[in-house]
Amino acid sequence: MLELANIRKVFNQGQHNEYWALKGIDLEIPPARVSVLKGPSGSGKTTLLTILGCLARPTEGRVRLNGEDISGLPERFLTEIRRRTFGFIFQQFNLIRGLSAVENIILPGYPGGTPRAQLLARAEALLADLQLAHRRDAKVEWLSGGEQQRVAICRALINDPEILVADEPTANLDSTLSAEFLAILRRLAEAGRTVILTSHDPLVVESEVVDRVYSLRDGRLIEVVDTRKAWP
Ligand SMILES: Nc1ncnc2c1ncn2[C@@H]1O[C@H](COP(=O)(O)OP(=O)(O)OP(=O)(O)O)[C@@H](O)[C@H]1O
Repeated sequence: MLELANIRKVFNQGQHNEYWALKGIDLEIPPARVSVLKGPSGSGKTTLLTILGCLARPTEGRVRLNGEDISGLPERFLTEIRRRTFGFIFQQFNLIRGLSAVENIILPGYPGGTPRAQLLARAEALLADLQLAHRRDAKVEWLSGGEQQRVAICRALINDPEILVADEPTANLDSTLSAEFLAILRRLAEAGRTVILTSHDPLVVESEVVDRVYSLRDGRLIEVVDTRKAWP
């Protein structure tokens, strides 16, 4: 469970262009669910996602992960928590050209010191799970958009994260690929992973795979709606 209490974030503090991107956010992200942050451009979705994913620190407020207050931890502890707990999927996928699918997938596993053979076995299981086993050795620039996204999902899962974070993940996908991506997220949530996305894509926000939608406007949370019909 991720909890935020009174989160505020300022950019360029004390300068003429000081800007409060988040103005006091309280929220709880439910475990093993798909949550979406939505809102107009500039409302603070990405800023909030970077704080939820421990990629950035709030200016004020508390972040609690499974009951532990992690807001004040030194950077090296935060880096370790990020590596162990979170998987990230970026809008442009951020795959490394010139490397194969499997090499891209195992990259985030190296800092943890897991032996390469073990990482390869894990990557192969993930590739098989996402019907990509046959593309294992293909250089990522040879892959289609949908295949690249599935490689990005495998890479995000290589450290077996509890929480999967994705910023505008369907921005570069057509409707069919977006629907496939959402179905994968549903499966991951049902297997116990917490999924957090930002999106203004109605296909995502209104999708039946989404459990909860947080609406942001001008750096504030204006509405939280549990959208899925059957919350067990
Ligand atoms: N590093 C930064 N320095 C200064 N201002 C920033 C910085 N990052 C974000 N902002 C500002 O904070 C506000 C919120 O940005 P954010 O990227 O979180 O919005 P968003 O809702 O994700 O928008 P979009 O949908 O366009 O991606 C914007 O006005 C943006 O210009």
